Amino acid sequence: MPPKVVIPSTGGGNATRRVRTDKIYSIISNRIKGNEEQYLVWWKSESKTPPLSWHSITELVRCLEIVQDYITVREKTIRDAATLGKKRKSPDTAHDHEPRASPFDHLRIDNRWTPSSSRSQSVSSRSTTPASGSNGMIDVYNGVIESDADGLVFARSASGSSVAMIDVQALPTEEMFRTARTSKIEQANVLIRAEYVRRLRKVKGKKIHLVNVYDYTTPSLRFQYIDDYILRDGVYRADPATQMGCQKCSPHMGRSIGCEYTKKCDCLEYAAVDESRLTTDQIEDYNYALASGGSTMGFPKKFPYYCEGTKRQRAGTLVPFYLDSRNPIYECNDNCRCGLFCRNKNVQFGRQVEVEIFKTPNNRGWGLRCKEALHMGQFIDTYRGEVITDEEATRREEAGGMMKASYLYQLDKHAETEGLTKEEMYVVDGEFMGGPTKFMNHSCQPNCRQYTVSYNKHDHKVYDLAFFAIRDIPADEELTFDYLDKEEEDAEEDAPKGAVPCLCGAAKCRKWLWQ
Ligand SMILES: C[S@@+](CC[C@H](N)C(=O)[O-])C[C@H]1O[C@@H](n2cnc3c(N)ncnc32)[C@H](O)[C@@H]1O
Repeated sequence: MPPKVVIPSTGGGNATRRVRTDKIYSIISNRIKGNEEQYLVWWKSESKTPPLSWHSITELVRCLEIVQDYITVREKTIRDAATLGKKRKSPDTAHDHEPRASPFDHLRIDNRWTPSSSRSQSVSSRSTTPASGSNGMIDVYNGVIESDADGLVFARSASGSSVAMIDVQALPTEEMFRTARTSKIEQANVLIRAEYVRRLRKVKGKKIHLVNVYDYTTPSLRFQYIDDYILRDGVYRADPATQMGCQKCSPHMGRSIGCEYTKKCDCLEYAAVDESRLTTDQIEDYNYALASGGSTMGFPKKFPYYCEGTKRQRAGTLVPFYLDSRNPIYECNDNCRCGLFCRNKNVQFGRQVEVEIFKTPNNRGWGLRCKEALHMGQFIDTYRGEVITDEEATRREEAGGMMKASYLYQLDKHAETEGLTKEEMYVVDGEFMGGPTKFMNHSCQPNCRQYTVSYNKHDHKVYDLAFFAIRDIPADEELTFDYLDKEEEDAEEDAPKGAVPCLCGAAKCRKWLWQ
């Protein structure tokens, strides 16, 4: 006799029972019972014959990540089965993500949905060696999954040779597959969407909306919204003592308030010099400073943002010099003397516009847009994520392939000036933790660009990546940026190795996401 299967109970009546995420190994099937969507839970267990039980979707509201994982694989399997045999790949595959290693791996399911062709050996005579239980018996179910009086489902022990034996490793059965494929998953999709929206409401700053008029999918619940970087092992910011802030400035100096009087502002020491404002006397000193690598403190600097006195809608937007150049933006910080209302503080206050995550119509997954019109130079949001070492980034990239590349941003702005090696530079990984800018897609003719923003001129390794509009953008136009951010290049006719076809639709599309 195989070992008796024990169904864990969370106690209480069915109505109040909630399955706990940390107890589940995976979900392996679904069905409709009465009017109820039910999912077959594979419990975590040391045993080779882990307990299984059917649960209504309402009992699974605390494990919707796992339900979503299951649904994602189920949908992909159904799609793949439908396209099986077709020579051409479905355009959908451009955005299909294989499960990748994530910080949530301890929660990740070993989803057992595979195309049905590989399922034909679901009876116990599978060619692989059957697993043995602790008592040396072969671990099999007899193929009978039954409900008890509480609606919990269990596998009945083998009873007689006439009952087909099922290898537990081969569950779900063919019959379960057939049922699962045709059973509705609407209630689960509604709850998953509601949970995602609930989490969006908790994100700091202006509202983030979610819109999908194409299908029932929701972005992954495994993504965690954060409003600052999370520094992982081996990553350090510069000593806070180096973040002195400007000491000679005051809230009421210069033309307006704060640091527009750029000659004095320490924070702007490394900002680009405004050569048009140099006096004849200064030009020689400036050239000398340039040649010797000396400080340019005391020379007039390019101030990053439009200040008062400009058109109202322009105030606070990035000036053309910074928009067009790759110069870093140095903002003032909390230690500065210029005060809270300094015009050189902008990105640090976070997103000031409502954004909308929406499902794109042409197989680019989710995208981001803004509910209101944006002005050229307007700040949108920063890119957040885990900051990891180069070594860790390589490890994650190797595990994740080319798709992973689109979530990794190397903090290499100061590499050349500071002589940083590749190994010394940090990388931001926004795949599993970050903000809504994670959803910004690539375009070869984008309307946004990513800029370096620093609050500590002495920290060359950790700084913000901030998105600004590079032209006026009407409300509801998708926000995009160039993942390569290179000067214009010719489109390559042949696919480079590992290239992903670009679907941006721009007239000057380079055809591939990575080259
Ligand atoms: C940083 S993510 C952007 C958000 C993504 N659309 C999503 O749903 O999570 C980058 C991924 O989006 C897709 N993508 C972005 N821009 C694309 C484009 N122009 N053409 C095709 N796929 C694109 C690719 O799958 C890429 O790996």
